[in-house]
Order: sequence, then C-alpha cells, then structure tokens
Amino acid sequence: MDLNPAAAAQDVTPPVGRQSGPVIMDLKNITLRFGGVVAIKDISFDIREGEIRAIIGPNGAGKSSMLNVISGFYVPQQGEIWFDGHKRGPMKPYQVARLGIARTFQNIALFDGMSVLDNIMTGRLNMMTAPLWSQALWWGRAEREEVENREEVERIIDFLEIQNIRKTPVGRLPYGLKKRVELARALAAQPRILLLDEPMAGMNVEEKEDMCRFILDVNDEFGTTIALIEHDMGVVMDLSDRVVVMDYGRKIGDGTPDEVRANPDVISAYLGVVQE
Ligand SMILES: Nc1ncnc2c1ncn2[C@@H]1O[C@H](COP(=O)(O)OP(=O)(O)OP(=O)(O)O)[C@@H](O)[C@H]1O
Repeated sequence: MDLNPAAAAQDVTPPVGRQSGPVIMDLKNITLRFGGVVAIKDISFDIREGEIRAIIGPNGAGKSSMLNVISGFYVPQQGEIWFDGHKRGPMKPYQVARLGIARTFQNIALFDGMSVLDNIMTGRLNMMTAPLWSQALWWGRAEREEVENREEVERIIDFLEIQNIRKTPVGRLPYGLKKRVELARALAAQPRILLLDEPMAGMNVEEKEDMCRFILDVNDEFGTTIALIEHDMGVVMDLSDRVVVMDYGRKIGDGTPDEVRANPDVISAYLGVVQE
C-alpha cells in the first residue's frame, strides 16, 4: 500500500486551518478478544472535538473491531472508554446513538424499497420523545417533532445535494449515491461523533472526490467530529487531522499525516517505500 498522497487521484482541499477542540472521546488501554484471537491489544488514543481522526492499518489489523468498540457494538474485555468526560459502561446501540454517536457501514445498510427521504428520516427515530399515543394521533409534541425532523432532513438533503432523488427508492440508485444517502441518514441523528467505515470503498475516482468534499464540508459546516477507517491512503492523508495506525491489533503509530508517513514502523508494516 502506498503512503504517498500524491499517488491518489484526489482533488480535495486539505484541512488547513481547522481547529480541534478538547478531547471528546478517550480510549484507554483497550483490549478486545474473540476467543483465542486478540483483535485489539492494549490500545490507547483519543479523539478531539471537531477533528477528522483516521484509523488505518493492513488487513486484519483490528480497525473494524476498534470502530465497533467506539460505536458500542463490541464491549472490550479490558480498558476504559471516556466520552465527554464520563466513563462509558456497556451500552445498547440505541443508548450509544442517544449519546450522539452515529455511523455508516462498510456494506451499505439502507432500506432498498424505501425512498431516499424515508431512509434519511429513519436516522431521526432516536430523537422521537413524544409518547406513542400522540405519535399515533400525530398530535401535540409528536406533530411538532415530526415538523422539526422533516426540516432537519430537508436541510441535510440540500446540503448533500440529493434533492433530485429524494423520492427515488434507494435500491435504484448507483453505489456512490447510496453511500451519500447513508451519510445523510447518519447526519440526520445530528451526531457529535460520526463514524465512517470505509466511506470510499468500491467508489470510482469521481465518486471519491465527491465523498471527500462532503466529509470535509460536514466537518467544517456542522462542526461534526469524524472518525473513519479507510484503505485509500491518499484520501486518509488528505482528509485527516490525525491518524492512528494499527497492525496485528497493536497501535504502531499516532500523529499527523506527516508524522505517520515518516514513522519507520508504519512504513515497514505496509512494506512500502515512502516516496518524496
Ligand atoms: N466477530 C469476530 N469473531 C472472531 N474473530 C474476529 C471477529 N471480528 C474480527 N475478528 C478477528 O480480529 C482480527 C481483526 O479483525 P478486524 O476485522 O477488526 O480487522 P480490520 O483491520 O478491520 O481488517 P480489514 O481491513 O480486512 O477489514 C482478525 O484476526 C479477525 O479475524
């Protein structure tokens, strides 16, 4: 794998001038085992408010496992997760969502038979607080919430430039647009941390350029903190403020793209030669 960003045919504006805030998530000494397999070995790193944080590493390094720990899907056997100054115990996925953590998936997880609009609306379900009876009658708080939800979803549709497909069933969309709808659904939850699992996987160059631009715009304009896994090194180095590098479940590097690119352990893990 090439660590040289120039190798990627991307044309995205580098994240110059963005200011990261205080630590929003702190992962301390995380170990995760599946039976005899140790997927994550005693890894610590943090995520700062407002930054784009990448997790990279060769196949089987433990990246997806780490994203699943952050999203609350896996509970590590050892270690602590601190979110917004509070230690997080084991949680159900909906509880994690209520904390303000949303994600997209490597394999798109949308409802093919439903329209783009309805798919994005499902991202708001966790925000419905009105009692069931008033939702059924569409009255009072339920009515107000529905109007607010719709307004927020329309804002996201405009922002991601998918107005023209809002009524189209998702199953009919090309791959790149499906990924954009998935991003829209995650954004509909107004997350404080957005987790992106290989957002560019399977995309052509043009689709990757669009997705890069939208990720940067989401980060800039909504101030959303983003943690992502991505195999395309050009994208990672262009987009990220800081990068964690994993190999065989261990952390072998952590820093800015330039620091990581110059790290000998990272270079040898990728068996790559850093080109000037
Ligand atoms: N549910 C599971 N049950 C058993 N072993 C698992 C499970 N999930 C992951 N592993 C193992 O944990 C290790 C790390 O896997 P993980 O999928 O997190 O790596 P990755 O870096 O995301 O890989 P890739 O880039 O290929 O997706 C691997 O050895 C994998 O086989």
